[in-house]
Amino acid sequence: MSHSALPQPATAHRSEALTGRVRVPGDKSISHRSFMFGGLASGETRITGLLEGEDVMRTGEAMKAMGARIERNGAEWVIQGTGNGCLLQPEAPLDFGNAGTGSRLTMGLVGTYDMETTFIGDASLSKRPMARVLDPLREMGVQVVSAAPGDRMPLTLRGPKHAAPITYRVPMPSAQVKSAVLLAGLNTAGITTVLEPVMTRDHTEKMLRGFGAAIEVETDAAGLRTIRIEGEGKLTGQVIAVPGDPSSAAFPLVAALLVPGSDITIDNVLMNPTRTGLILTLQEMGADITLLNPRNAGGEDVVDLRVRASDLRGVTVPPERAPSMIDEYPVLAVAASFAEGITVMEGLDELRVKESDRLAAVAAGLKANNVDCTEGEASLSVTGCPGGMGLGGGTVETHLDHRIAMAFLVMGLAASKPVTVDDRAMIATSFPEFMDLMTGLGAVIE
Ligand SMILES: O=C(O)C1=C[C@@H](OP(=O)(O)O)[C@@H](O)[C@H](O)C1
Ligand SMILES: C=C(OP(=O)(O)O)C(=O)O
Repeated sequence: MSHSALPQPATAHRSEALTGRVRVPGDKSISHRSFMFGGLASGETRITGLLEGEDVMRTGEAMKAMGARIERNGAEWVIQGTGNGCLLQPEAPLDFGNAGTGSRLTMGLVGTYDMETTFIGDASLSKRPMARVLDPLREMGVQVVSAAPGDRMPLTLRGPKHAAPITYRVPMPSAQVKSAVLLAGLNTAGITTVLEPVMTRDHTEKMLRGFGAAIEVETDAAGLRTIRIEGEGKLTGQVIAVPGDPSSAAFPLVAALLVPGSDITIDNVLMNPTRTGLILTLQEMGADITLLNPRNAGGEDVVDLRVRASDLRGVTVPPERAPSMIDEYPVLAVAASFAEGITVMEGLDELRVKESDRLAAVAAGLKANNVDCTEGEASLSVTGCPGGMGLGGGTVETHLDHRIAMAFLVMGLAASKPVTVDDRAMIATSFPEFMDLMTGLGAVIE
């Protein structure tokens, strides 16, 4: 799991038509939560389709360090949970590697336990803001024993004897913050309430209900969501089939749109409405994407996506759509680089605090590959070059960010000159099969 000090560059070359039928790995958000809630529940949880990426494996290790038993048995992951309220104090720091979701949700999960827990991570994670989770936890009585300047990791939490339930209005659109407060509420007597003015992915709410938590959601006329969770309830182990990750599907999908003559199908992709902003945007740009076999699997909408190469045109992506495609902007910016006209993306504040400053990293990568773009405080506009003539030829700095690496490798498949990324190693955090899957479709990446 450790990354060698030596970077591993990769170069993508203009490719012939991509064809084939593929499955992408399981959804990262659901996979993290499956390990966490399974590890916390009473009894057995069985998971198929889990994303076996490094981020999720770190969450599994953390749950094991706090008493859960987690084993892979063929295609299934089998968990014997500790029972809500019964997590054990870990003997060593919990190392979350590159994972924002794993670390922030776990801070909520353990924060209200009467124990001490230390969180560490890689250079990228150690730069990311944790105050957004620590602030509500402090209100609940959690003590931040130590933290790096600016409330960053490494940090140590000490839980109170009796945590206080709070009502917390989430100040930025973040499913991680919402989830951390709800999970802290699981081990807090009384009702913890989260007010969410802008809806973000709802996997925590849906899955906690599935595990038997007493959780209620109301949405008012203005769209404000009120989520109430009653603490100290019983969670019971579940059987979970994790659908394919739309945020991973985004890469072969955009590649197939851009490489002339392509026609691919991506099977079993999650279509939760809080995750479909990229598909909507690409369809507005003229993308030929067909949603086949719509079905419901374990409470989630799932489809097979047929994608054919398309001539795209620039659009303006409204800021309110950002939460439903927050991880997809790097690859959307690549699609926009090949569209007729200008694509404007707004409301991108949160991109600045991901694995890298994604707004800056994308703009720098586009410029290095001759794409005309303008980076604003929280916006990006890209002037496309249909056919990709003159695009490429640059090396992109990935800043320990898997999505920057994958997005620019996609660019290289359609640009007239190759595109190099300085390090492919982080791709394994969310999509270990990426290289094999892409080359299997006909992509030339070395
Ligand atoms: O809750 C989650 O599973 C996630 C929430 C999002 O982060 P924010 O909550 O920081 O927006 C997203 O970027 C991340 O990949 C996964
Ligand atoms: C932002 C992401 O993940 P995390 O916050 O979990 O590191 C991502 O996967 O794009």
